[in-house]
Amino acid sequence: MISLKDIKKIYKTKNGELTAVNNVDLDIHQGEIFGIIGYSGAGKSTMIRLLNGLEKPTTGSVTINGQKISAIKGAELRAARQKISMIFQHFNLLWSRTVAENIEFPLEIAGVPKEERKKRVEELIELVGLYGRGNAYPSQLSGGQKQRVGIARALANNPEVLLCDEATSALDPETTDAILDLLLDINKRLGLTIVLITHEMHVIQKICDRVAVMEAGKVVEMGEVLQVFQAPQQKITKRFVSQVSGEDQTKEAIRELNKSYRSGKLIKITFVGEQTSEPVISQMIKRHHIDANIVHGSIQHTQSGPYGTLIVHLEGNVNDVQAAIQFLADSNLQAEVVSND
Ligand SMILES: Nc1ncnc2c1ncn2[C@@H]1O[C@H](COP(=O)(O)OP(=O)(O)OP(=O)(O)O)[C@@H](O)[C@H]1O
Repeated sequence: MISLKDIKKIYKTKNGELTAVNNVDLDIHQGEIFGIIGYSGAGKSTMIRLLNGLEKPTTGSVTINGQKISAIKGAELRAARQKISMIFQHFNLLWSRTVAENIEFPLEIAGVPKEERKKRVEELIELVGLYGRGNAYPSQLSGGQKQRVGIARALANNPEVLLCDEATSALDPETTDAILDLLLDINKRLGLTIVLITHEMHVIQKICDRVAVMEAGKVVEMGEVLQVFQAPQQKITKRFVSQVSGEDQTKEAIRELNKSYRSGKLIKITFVGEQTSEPVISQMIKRHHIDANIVHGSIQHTQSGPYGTLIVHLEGNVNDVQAAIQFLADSNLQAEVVSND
């Protein structure tokens, strides 16, 4: 669907050349929600401008739905860009126009007849949950409602790709979740391919199928969200994952539990996907005649399933406890002893 081949973008600045995107290869599939995450200056905005044809790569090519966006210009590029829509962190609405008129704007530009425009605007208002707000002005809306207008406007011309530029960064956590749910719903209902850039791992965790991690212009890690959460490879990815994984709380819990439990063993069990540790733990207790107490747990949900951590305290005869730990390892659960001794 979207293919970036060996992209390099070099800006000429007064201090010399600056490589904003460096040797990036990416393939984004039809209908997926693909996230690009990175800290400020990583090259995310440049990537999005390359995707919508606002910037040309210095070398390499950007192809969307078979059309080489990086090689066209003028009217041809303008026509192609109607199929690549975008929503923004600060919504970019026209303040002197009502909600309905904002949504209508791209339809006017595309030359859609008035009657058809009105019908389409009504459909879109309904789709994004703004029923009854058509005559309001942007200044009368909450942040979440403004972004709903942005989304409706972006969908007006039936795009093939929706680009989201930090679309929830200006919103509070609850509104962020409502907007992410709306994007997910639109992706499922319309089969729309969504590419989003963000610096928040929560956004990736909640709606993305795959993620690319960018650092200093390069994609340093890429994969299915669940896989990246389960086994982040790069230091920067581990930092992003720890934003949401509860890992810091788990470490803190282990420290505290080690103070409370002087005997037995503390075991950290990590599980991924639909696999659950509960039957394994009950089997372990039955087979090995030990006491097992779940003393800490955290679970996170991604688009491709849950992952989580349990801390279990095992008490009993030394050999039985040892055999129980072996049983966990043999049961395909990632289990490690986290006791101090
Ligand atoms: N038009 C430009 N001219 C010169 N340098 C630029 C230009 N646009 C971006 N850069 C530089 O390219 C690098 C990548 O910037 P970019 O905006 O793509 O990163 P980002 O990950 O989106 O960060 P942010 O979230 O802060 O915008 C930065 O060093 C930035 O200063």
